Amino acid sequence: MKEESTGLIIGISIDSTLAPESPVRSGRNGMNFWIDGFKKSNMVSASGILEYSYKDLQKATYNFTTLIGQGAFGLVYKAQMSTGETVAVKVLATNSKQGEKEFHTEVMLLGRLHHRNLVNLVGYCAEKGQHMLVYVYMSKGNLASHLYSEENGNLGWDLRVHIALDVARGLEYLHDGAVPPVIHRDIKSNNILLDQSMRARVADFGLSREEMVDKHAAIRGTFGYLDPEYISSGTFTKKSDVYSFGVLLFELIAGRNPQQGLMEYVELAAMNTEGKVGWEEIVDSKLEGKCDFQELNEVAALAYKCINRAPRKRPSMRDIVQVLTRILKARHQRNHHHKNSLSETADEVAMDVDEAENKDSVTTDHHRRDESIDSTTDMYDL
Ligand SMILES: Nc1ncnc2c1ncn2[C@@H]1O[C@H](COP(=O)(O)OP(=O)(O)OP(=O)(O)O)[C@@H](O)[C@H]1O
Repeated sequence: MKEESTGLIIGISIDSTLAPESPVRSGRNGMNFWIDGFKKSNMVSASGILEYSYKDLQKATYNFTTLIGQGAFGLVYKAQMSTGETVAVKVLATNSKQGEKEFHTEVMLLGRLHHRNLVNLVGYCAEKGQHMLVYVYMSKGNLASHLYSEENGNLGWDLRVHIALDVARGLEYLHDGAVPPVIHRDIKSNNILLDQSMRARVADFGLSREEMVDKHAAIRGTFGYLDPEYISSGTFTKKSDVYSFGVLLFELIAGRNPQQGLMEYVELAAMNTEGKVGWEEIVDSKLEGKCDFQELNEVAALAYKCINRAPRKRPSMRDIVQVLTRILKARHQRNHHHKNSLSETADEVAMDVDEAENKDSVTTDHHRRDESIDSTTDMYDL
C-alpha cells in the first residue's frame, strides 16, 4: 500500500460477518480461523488473514496472466486456488516505498475489518520484493461497468436501491462499527463490487485510514466524488464519505458519470425540485417507464441531503441506512398488499362466478367459468 504505517495495535473485528466466498469462518470468540484444506505453507495471522506463498499465487493466476482490473495501486488478477476457491489478487505497484513492517501493519489493519458489505481481505503475500493483497472474489465486477456498459445489461431500479443499501451498510460499519472508525476516502462506482447474486460490497481500502491518525493528509480521492468542504479545508471526515455516497446515489438515479458533469446536472434539476420532489427529470433513460417515482424522489431527496455544502447538515451513514431500509420495507409492504388485493379480487371473481353458476345452467356455463379462472390466474402473474 502507498501509505505510511499507522503503527496501531490490531484489534479483533467486531463484526465477523463473512461472505460465502470467503475462506475464513468466524470462530466462537469472534476470532477467525481457517478451514478446509488450505496449504500447510500458508500461515494464519492473529486476525485470521492468511499469508500466501508467491508460488501458490503465481500458479493460481497462471503466472499472472488472468488480469481482471487495474487501479491506482496496481494490477488485479483472478486466482483459482488449489482448494477450489476463487480469489482476487491485487499486486501492489513496486514503486511503493512501504517496507515489510509497514506492509504487515497495513495488512493487519485491513484484516480486522469484516462485514458482509465489504470486499474482505482474506490474505496477503510479501515475497520476492512484491506486496500482494488477496480479496474475496466478486464475480460480477464493479458497479460502473453495469451502469455504463451495454453488454452488462440493464440495472433495474429495484436492484439499484438494494445496491445503495448494501453500500450504505458497508460504510456504516466502517464509520460506526469498526474500532477505531475508518473513513473510506474513495467511494465511487468503480469501488463498489458485485457478487454472483448482485449484492454489493465496498472495495478498495487503499485510501482508508483511521480517523484519528490521518486527519490532515494531502488531497486525495476521485474527482467528481470529492467533498467541496474537504477540498477547501483539507480535512476529511466521515461526512466527506457521506458526500461521496450522495454522489453515488445520484449516479444510480441518473446513470451519469460524476466525472462527466453529473453534479452540474443535479444542481440544475434541484432548482426545480427544491431538493424534494420532481426528480423524475434526471432519471436514467434506461429506467424510463420502469421506475417507481415515489421511491425515486425519496432516494433523490436523501442524496440531496448527503451533498449539502455544510457537512453537519448531512445525515450520518446510520441515518442513511435507516431511510433506505424504510424505503425498501415500504416497497415490500406495497408489493405484499398488491398481491393480497389481487388474491382478494381473484376470490371475488370466483365468488361472482359461483353465484352466476347457481343462476345459470351448469352444463352451458363451463366454458365461461374456465375463462374467468384463467383471467384471474393471469392477474397473479402481473
Ligand atoms: N475482489 C475483486 N473481485 C473482482 N474484481 C475485482 C476485485 N478487486 C478489484 N477488482 C477489479 O479490478 C478493478 C481495479 O480495482 P482496484 O481496486 O485496484 O482499482 P479501482 O478501484 O478501479 O481504482 P483506484 O485504485 O484508482 O481506486 C476493479 O474495478 C474491479 O473491476
